Amino acid sequence: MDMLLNPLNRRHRLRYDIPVMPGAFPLVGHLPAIVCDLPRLLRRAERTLGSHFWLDFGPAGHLMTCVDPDAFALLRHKDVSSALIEEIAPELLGGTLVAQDGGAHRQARDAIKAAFLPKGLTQAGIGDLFAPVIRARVQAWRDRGDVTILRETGDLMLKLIFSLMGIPAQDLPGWHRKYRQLLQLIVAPPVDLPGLPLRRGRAARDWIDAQLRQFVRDARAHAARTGLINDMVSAFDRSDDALCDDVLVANIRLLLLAGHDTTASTMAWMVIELARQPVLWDALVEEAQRVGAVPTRHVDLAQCPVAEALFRETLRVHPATTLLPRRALQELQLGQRRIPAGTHLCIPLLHFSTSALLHEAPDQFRLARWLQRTEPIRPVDMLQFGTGPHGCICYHLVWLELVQFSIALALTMHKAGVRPRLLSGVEKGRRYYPTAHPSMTIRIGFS
Ligand code: HEM
Repeated sequence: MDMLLNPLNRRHRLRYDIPVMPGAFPLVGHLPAIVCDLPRLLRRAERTLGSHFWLDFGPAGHLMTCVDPDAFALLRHKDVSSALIEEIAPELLGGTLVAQDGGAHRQARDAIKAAFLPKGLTQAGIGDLFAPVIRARVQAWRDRGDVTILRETGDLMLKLIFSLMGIPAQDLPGWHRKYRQLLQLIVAPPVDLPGLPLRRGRAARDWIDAQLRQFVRDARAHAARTGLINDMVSAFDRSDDALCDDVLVANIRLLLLAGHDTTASTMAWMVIELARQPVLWDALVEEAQRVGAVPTRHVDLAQCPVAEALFRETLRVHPATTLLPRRALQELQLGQRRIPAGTHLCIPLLHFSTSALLHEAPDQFRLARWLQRTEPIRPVDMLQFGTGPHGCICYHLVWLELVQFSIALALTMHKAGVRPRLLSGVEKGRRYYPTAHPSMTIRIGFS
């Protein structure tokens, strides 16, 4: 099938001397191809236009996309701003740290980040909290015999994030409903009428924020309690210029959002890769039997190199965050070109994650590239989490939960004498934007 590009738009145009990718549709631009076929779109653009080109993101406008490896360094550049993220998704990400720069960003991030470092996670007992939830879910898969994998990992992730926030189990159905309505804000047309996604999404956001505000009040009232929300509230209250509760609430909501789709997608891809590559499964089962139990602390993760390599290689081949938007605040040199101040930029993590410049045989899924490496992990080896001031705050949490998940899956299925098997095709139905994920319909059997 050819790409979802507009056959009537073939004219070659330049904006600020940089070529515009042909094939944009009115209103939605290149979004259909970005969402359904991003790797091919980027390859075609690079082949026909070179390393710098404009992609049209429909309502979000044109973003100058650069596949030169120098573009990755922009994430650390002092003259590059994240404020464009708020302009693209004001309803969801407005007022959150992912869209802020400089002092305001640093202050909010500093107050949150300690809770997500290995020490904070261990002190809050997050590994012990997650292990039984993950075990129960994979046991249910074993009993059912087959599952629609992305739906299942999505549900499991919601459960884990909600338990991280201390949301009581009996309240989960209500939260689930509101959370789904909140997600409608991603695609809501800008029409605010009763019953339409924008109105429903905003109402859900207000409901969620009101609950989070109550959590914050409870945390202050019981300051002696431990747990992530308590840790964050006390860190916020200790910060130099006390931050208002609106900032805290918006950022706890950001944690709910940022941690869900990304990790659910990666978890689903891990199962898909284990199902289609029996040697991977055998290596994982051997490791799981050796360690004998689901690890719960960061220090234990060193015992699970195969599960760690599976997590890293799955994210390398199937990065969940594919593109990062930024704005140039000053004129910049990028590769061979000068980029004017004010340019909207797109940094294609997906391209670098699977680039031959960074990885030998980049299209091959090889655990060996992690298992046999002798040097420490560098920022470029974990570029799927971004880098610089906005690099993912939850990298250690994701590492922990994905290793826990792999070991729990291997132990449970092996004990029952079954292994994962792919029951449907993988190529159709993949999505790459706003976050990437495998097809919603892929089924995995355990037999
Ligand atoms: C496989 C899973 C994940 C991937 C691939 C991922 C990827 C990323 C990336 C690429 C960024 C950088 C965004 C930017 O520079 O604009 C980021 C930031 C962030 N992530 Fe993650 N993420 C994952 C899971 C999580 C989880 C589980 C949480 C928390 C529960 C989380 C919370 C955040 C937050 C709060 C930021 C913003 C940090 C800042 O702006 O300072 N992420 N993530």
